[in-house]
Amino acid sequence: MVMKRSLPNLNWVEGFSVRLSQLPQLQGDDDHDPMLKSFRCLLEEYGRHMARLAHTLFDVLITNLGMDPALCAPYLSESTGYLRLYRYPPYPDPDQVSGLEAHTDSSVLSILNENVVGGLQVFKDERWIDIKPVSDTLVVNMGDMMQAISNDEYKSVLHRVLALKREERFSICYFVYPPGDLMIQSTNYRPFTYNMYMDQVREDRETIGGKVGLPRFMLSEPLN
Ligand SMILES: O=C(O)CCC(=O)C(=O)O
Ligand SMILES: [Fe+2]
Repeated sequence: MVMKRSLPNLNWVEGFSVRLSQLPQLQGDDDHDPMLKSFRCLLEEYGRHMARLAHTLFDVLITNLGMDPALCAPYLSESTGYLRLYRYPPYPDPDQVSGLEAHTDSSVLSILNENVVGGLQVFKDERWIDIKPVSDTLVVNMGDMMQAISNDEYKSVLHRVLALKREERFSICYFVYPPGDLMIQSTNYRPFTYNMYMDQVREDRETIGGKVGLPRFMLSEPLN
């Protein structure tokens, strides 16, 4: 008999996050290192494209619901944008670990760019579905804030990344949020700010070991 030991809650991933608004402040610090400087410039340029794309997508998504994009514009604060650069090394026994465990993003929108090895899944109709990677294609996820702003018309998708046995996976993810202190008005949730939301997420992680997310703010009787 072969005994297997599983490694619960182990995300087999490494990388870093960078707040885009902080990058220009690093100008000068990297003068001595041309590679670092060109990397910073590349991140800044990439961030600008992502911010433009997020803005356009947000307007289209809001207009599609018959809501006024001008009224909703403050919900998307491009100054909150950040990039997460991840490397998922291969793992010899991929059933024993996650690349990234199941979660919803707390963002308004998340825009993912991945190499073509697979591993990303979304939960739909009670099962996990592989998102087949297509080269030179971005994947856009709606986040929790989009779900609240859209009164649940758009769903914040539960997703995860599987560990892979042989391939190395890379992703560059852009996330954008509302300003921290802006009240989010929704027919289905009590008014809350993004800061209040994240305080609750942190508290839930500490006390019950995981994120509850939007259900914490749900109204028992939706407003109309
Ligand atoms: O690496 C990916 O493609 C997804 C990453 C992700 O879901 C996240 O960072 O929230
Ligand atoms: Fe995510």
